[in-house]
Amino acid sequence: MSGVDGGVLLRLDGLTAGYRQPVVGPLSLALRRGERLGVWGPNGTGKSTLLKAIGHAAQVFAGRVERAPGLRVAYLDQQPVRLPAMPITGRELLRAAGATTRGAPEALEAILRRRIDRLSGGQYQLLWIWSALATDADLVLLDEPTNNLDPGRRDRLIEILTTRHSDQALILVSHDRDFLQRTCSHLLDLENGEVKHA
Ligand SMILES: Nc1ncnc2c1ncn2[C@@H]1O[C@H](COP(=O)(O)OP(=O)(O)OP(=O)(O)O)[C@@H](O)[C@H]1O
Repeated sequence: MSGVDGGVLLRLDGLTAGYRQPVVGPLSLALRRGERLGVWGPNGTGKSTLLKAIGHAAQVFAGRVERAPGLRVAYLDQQPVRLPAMPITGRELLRAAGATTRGAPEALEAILRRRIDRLSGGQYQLLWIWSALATDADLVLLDEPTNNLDPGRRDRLIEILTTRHSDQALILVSHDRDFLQRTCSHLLDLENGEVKHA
């Protein structure tokens, strides 16, 4: 694939994306293994649309999204869908999703033992985040991962994201600038399209 080399997993080259019409871009950036990119911007600036364009779920109007050959991507939607009532535990759900519980943080232990239909919104959110991270994905896209998390769980999530031994690349979308600054190596401000070191 042209243009993607030197450890680059993802390159956006003048990308403009949207639906019936463009809503975000033009954007250019490169993401390497182990890098964590935070995407920040007010409501409606196209943060979720950018993730969707990377995941083939929004239309590309101009420029390109270049992915390393065979790139495996995991995606957490802004509003994870609650599954209907069923008697399976968090651990069983992870297994079904092809995610491992190896290396799971302490904060997840109780959640793994409980039935998923009895989890609170925040507990469910943490489980979904882990189900995206604990896979063999090279690139993980998390849309508003702090949704539903109380301050304590938000701190646990920061810990999880910053202390894991993984060369996965992450793209985190959030309104919480402090969260992004504490977890990311780079920040993309969608108001001006600039990428800076965090
Ligand atoms: N499926 C869709 N079809 C058409 N337009 C859409 C669709 N989804 C989003 N939009 C529009 O695209 C623009 C960007 O939306 P997007 O959800 O990407 O913004 P965002 O920065 O993630 O917003 P928020 O912070 O509110 O989550 C908005 O004007 C929105 O109305």
